[in-house]
Amino acid sequence: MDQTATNSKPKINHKRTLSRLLKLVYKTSPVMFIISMISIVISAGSIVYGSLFIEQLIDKYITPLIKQSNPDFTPLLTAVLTMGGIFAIGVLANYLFTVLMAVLSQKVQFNVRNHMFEHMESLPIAYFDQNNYGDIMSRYTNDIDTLMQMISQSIPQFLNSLLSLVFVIVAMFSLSWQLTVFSFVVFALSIGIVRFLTIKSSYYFKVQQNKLGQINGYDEEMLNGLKVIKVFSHEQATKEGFNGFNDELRIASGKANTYATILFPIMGNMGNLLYVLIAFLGGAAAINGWAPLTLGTIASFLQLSKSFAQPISQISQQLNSIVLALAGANRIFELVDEHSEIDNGNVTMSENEKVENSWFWDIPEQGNKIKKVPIKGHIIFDHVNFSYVPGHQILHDINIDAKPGMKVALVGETGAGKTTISNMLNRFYEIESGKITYDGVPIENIRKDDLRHSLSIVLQETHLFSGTIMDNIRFGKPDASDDEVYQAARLAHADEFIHELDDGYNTVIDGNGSDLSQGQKQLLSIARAMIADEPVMILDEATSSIDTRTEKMVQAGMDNLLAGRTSFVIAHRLSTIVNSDLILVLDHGRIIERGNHEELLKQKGYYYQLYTGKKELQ
Ligand SMILES: Nc1ncnc2c1ncn2[C@@H]1O[C@H](COP(=O)(O)OP(=O)(O)OP(=O)(O)O)[C@@H](O)[C@H]1O
Repeated sequence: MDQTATNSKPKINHKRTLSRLLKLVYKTSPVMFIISMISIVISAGSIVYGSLFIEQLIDKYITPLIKQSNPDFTPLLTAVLTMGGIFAIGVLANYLFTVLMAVLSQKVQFNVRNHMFEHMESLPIAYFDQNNYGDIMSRYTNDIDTLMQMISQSIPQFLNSLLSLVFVIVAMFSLSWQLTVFSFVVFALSIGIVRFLTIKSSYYFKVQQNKLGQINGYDEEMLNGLKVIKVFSHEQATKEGFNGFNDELRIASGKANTYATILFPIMGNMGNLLYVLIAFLGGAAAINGWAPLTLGTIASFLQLSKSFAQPISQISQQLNSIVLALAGANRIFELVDEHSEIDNGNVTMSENEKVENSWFWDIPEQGNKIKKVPIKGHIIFDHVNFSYVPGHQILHDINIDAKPGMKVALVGETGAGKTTISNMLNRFYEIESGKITYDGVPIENIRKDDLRHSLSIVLQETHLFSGTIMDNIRFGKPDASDDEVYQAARLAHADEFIHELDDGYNTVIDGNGSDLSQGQKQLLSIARAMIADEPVMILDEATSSIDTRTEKMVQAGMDNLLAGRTSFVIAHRLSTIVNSDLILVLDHGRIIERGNHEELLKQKGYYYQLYTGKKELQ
C-alpha cells in the first residue's frame, strides 16, 4: 500500500481547519468557552492597564512627594494597592482561562476520540485496504496529543498575546505617538525575519509529522511481519529501511527545531534593544522639549514596550505550535470526513417465529406491503465483472449458481481472484456489472448489516479478541446461552482442547490468542461461525500446516459446519475439497473449469494437473 498516500495530500487549508476546530471547541461547552474568552480579555487588559497606571503613580503620587518637606504617603499607598489589585485580577483571569481551557481540551479529546472510533467502524473495507494501520493509529495518538496541546495552551496563549498586543499598541499611542512610531520601525524589521522563520519551521514541522506517521506505519508493518523477517533473515534490510525513515525524521525534526529555536533569541534581544533605545530617545526628547514627555510617561512607555515585545515573540511561538497542531487536526478531520459505507438496501432479515433458526428476507413492496422470502442460501453470480482500480479488471464474467446447501470450492493460484469473489458476496466492494442474487433478491437491495448477518465467514487469519474463550465463541451470537456455546464448541471439535486448558471456557485469551496453536485458533473460529448459524458460509481455508491430528479435527469441525449450508470454500489444498458439489477453477479472474471432482478429472485440464501433482498451487 502507498503509505504516503495520506501524507502527500494537497495543501492544508489552515483557516478552514482552525474555524472548524474552534466551532468544535465552542460546541463542546459554550459556557466554558465564553468564560475563557472573557477571562483572556480581562487578563490582557489588566496588564496594560497596570502599566498605564505607572504614569499616574509617578507623576501624580511620587514626583509631588519628592518636592514636599513633610510628605503624606497615604494617597501613594492607596495607588500602589489599586495597582496591585489590577494585577491580581489579571493573574486570576489568567488562571481561570488556563484551567477552563485545559478541562475543555480534555472534553474535546474525549469526544473526538469517540467520534473517530465510531466513524472508523462505519468506513468501507476499501479505506483500510488503502491506508496504513500505523498511520491511522498515529491519528489517534500523536495528532490527538498535539490537538489537545493546541486547545489547552497554544490557542488561549495566542489569543492572550494577540489581545495584549492590541491593547499595548493603543496604550502606547495614548502616551506618545512619536515613541510609538519609532518602536514600530524597529519592530517592522524584526517581523520580516520572524515571518521568514515561521514559514520555514512550520513547513518542516509538517514534514516531521508526516515522517512520524510513516515511521509508525513501518514499525507496525515490521512488527506484524517479525516472524517472516526472521525466517527470511531480512533483519539487516529491515534495519536499513528503519534507519532510512528515522534519518528522514531526524533531518525534518532538526530543521523544524533549528528554525523554531532561532526565533526566540532574536525576539528576546530585539525587546532589550528597543528598551535601551526608548529610554535614550525618551530622555533626550523630554530634556530637549521635542515631545511633551514626563518621567511617568517614559516609565510607563518603557514598561509597555516590554509588554509589546513579549506578545510578539509569544505569538510567533504559539503560531508554530498552532500550525503543527493544525496539520494534526487536519489529519483527524480527514479521517472523520471519509465517507461511510453507503447502503441503499431496504430488504431486511426477520426471524420466522414458527420455525426455530429459520429466517425471511422482508422485501418492501408498493402500498407498505412486505413480501416474505424464506432465506435458503441460494446464491447466483450472473456475469459479474469487477475492478478494484478502474481500468484494471480483476473479475471477468463470473457465473456461479450455488444452490442451497451446496459446497462450492474456489481453486486457483494466488491472485486468481478467490478472495475477491467473497468480497463481492459480502459487499466489501461493489460489483462493476452483472448481478448477484441471494434467494432471488439482488444483494444491493439487501441492507448490508443484514446481508453480512446472513453470511458467516471463517478467515485463514483467525482473529481472536481479548476476553475468555467463551466470549470469543459468543462473538458469533452475542445472546447465545452457555449451553449453546458448549454445543457449538462440541460440533466444531473444539470442546476437547478447551477442557484441557486450566480454566476451560473461562481461559482468558489476549494478544490475539498467541498462547493457542494455529489449529486451536481455527477450531475456535469454526465454533464461532457454528454458533452464528448462518445459511451461507465463506471459508478461507487455512494455508498454514497443522499437525495431522488437529487437521483431522479441523476437517471434521468444518464438515459439521458446512453441513446443510451453502458454502464457498477458498481452497488452498485440494484434499479438503474433493467432496465439493462444485469446484470452480480460477485463472486471472476467469473461471476456466467447472464441475465436481470426477468431472474435472475427466476433463484432464488444469485441475487434473493440479490433482495429479503435475502442477502446483502457488
Ligand atoms: N484492495 C485491493 N486493491 C487493489 N487490488 C487488489 C486488492 N485486493 C486484491 N487485489 C488484487 O486483485 C487480484 C485478486 O486478488 P485476490 O485476493 O482475490 O486473490 P486470491 O486468489 O484470493 O489470492 P490468495 O490465494 O493469495 O489469497 C490480485 O491481483 C490482487 O493484487
